[in-house]
Amino acid sequence: MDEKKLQELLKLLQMNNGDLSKLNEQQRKEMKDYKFWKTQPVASFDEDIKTEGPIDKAKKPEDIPASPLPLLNEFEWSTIDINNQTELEDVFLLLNENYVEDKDAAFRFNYTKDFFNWALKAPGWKEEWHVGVRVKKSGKLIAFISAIPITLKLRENTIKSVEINFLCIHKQLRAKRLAPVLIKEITRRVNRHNIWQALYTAGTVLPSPVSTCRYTHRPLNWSKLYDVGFTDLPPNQTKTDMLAHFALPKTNKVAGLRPMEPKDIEEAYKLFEKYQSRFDLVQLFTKEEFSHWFLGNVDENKQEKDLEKKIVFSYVVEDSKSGKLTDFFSFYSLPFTILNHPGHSELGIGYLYYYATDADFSFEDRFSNDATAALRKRLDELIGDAIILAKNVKMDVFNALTSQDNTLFLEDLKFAPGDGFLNFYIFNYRAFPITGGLKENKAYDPEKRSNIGVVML
Ligand SMILES: CCCCCCCCCCCCCC(=O)SCCNC(=O)CCNC(=O)[C@H](O)C(C)(C)COP(=O)(O)OP(=O)(O)OC[C@H]1O[C@@H](n2cnc3c(N)ncnc32)[C@H](O)[C@@H]1OP(=O)(O)O
Repeated sequence: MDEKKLQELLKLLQMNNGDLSKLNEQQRKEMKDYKFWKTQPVASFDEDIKTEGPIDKAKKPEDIPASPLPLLNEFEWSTIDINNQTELEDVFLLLNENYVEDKDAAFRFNYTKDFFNWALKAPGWKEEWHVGVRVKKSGKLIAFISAIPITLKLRENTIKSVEINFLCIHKQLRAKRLAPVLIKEITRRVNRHNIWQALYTAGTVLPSPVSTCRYTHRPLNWSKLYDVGFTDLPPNQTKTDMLAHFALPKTNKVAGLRPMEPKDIEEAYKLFEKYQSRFDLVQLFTKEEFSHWFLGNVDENKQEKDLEKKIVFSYVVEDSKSGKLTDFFSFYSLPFTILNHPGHSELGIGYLYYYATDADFSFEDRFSNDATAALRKRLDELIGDAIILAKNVKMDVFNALTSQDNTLFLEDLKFAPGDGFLNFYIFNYRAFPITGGLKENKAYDPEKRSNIGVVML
């Protein structure tokens, strides 16, 4: 690394150190009170990190016990076969009834079988990494945690890793220290495959986030959001004002925009790889993974025809003269169930996923004024069209994080900052902080943007 780059990196890291500790100060406990996490290979808060790399000394899979951790007598481990409809149903029942809910318990995620087939059956998935706990007597599934294999790239280092998601414990069995047992068991099962690092995200502050991003929301169907209590009417505004403010055209603007097809994979993949290389933390996709994540886990003949049931939506922009793909974007659908509302039972939610564009490729410094202006203009157009497409498939709100280059378009496209923050963690790895697209006061940071280039479901 040359001197200039090193200086820039150090400057950036110092600034972010400030950001992260301030951002998470109120929510975190003292290190000694993290009874479980203080025993794990994770960095402690405010640790003075000198070099990046694994925390534990190297181990071999043979050093790891071959059999599962002991559980309380009334429970048993249950590896979930998600190809088995009944077992898959057990998982989505558990999650739909017990996964993340908002503070007032008015909404909860509505995971579907199709969503799980996409999220959990990524190339290289292993049944033994879908870990459940059942009540021995009744067979009821009361806890779940999952891992999928990924290759992470953190700055110069490529890290064979897993992504941990969908940790869930039945509401009636909370605060009984079952989560640490699940986490240790999935660690064991992953370690047996010679993988020692994991990426995970949580709203909760644990030791220690490598980055923190903020959730942002772009209303698409303001009146429904207002009806169900997702959105308030700001003081001095009328409903008519709000509807006018968030109104969207019916048709797309970007010339050459069309749904991504299998024939686009090769070119879209190259464009994507090039765009992603700007970020500090990315997932390196194989072509097979790229195809899975952007075309969905369905064969061509079975592509979902009913757009309102589709899970992942991917679009490319084809230049009419050269026939080249210049841009690509994607979003996915994960609706909320609305609890106890007479008029509405579901809230359609779109999440911005990955995107790529060649808009700033020709500039030497992507942070120069000209490069920033070019990228901002293009992202406004592209994500502006994504929002229209989402609205046209009956989504009511479109969510994005402050990750990637998102802070360039969030304000222009009327995404409002939400209450929620998402912390990014890497297990068994010391890493310098990564910009999350936020200033110290938690406002969007369009100057530094974010160096988080991974999007987790
Ligand atoms: C190399 C391979 C490595 C693989 C593993 C990598 C690590 C993966 C880590 C997991 C990544 C998951 C990514 C996602 O899926 S994030 C989504 C998490 N799920 C939900 O929020 C759904 C609703 N909530 C629940 O189901 C429960 O409240 C959960 C299961 C979250 C905790 O259950 P419960 O409330 O009954 O608590 P407990 O008494 O059993 O346990 C208390 C201990 O657990 C620590 N805790 C609480 N919440 C989380 C959390 N979200 N990540 C990690 N740790 C968490 C907590 O600080 C305390 O430890 P300590 O403070 O004493 O130290």
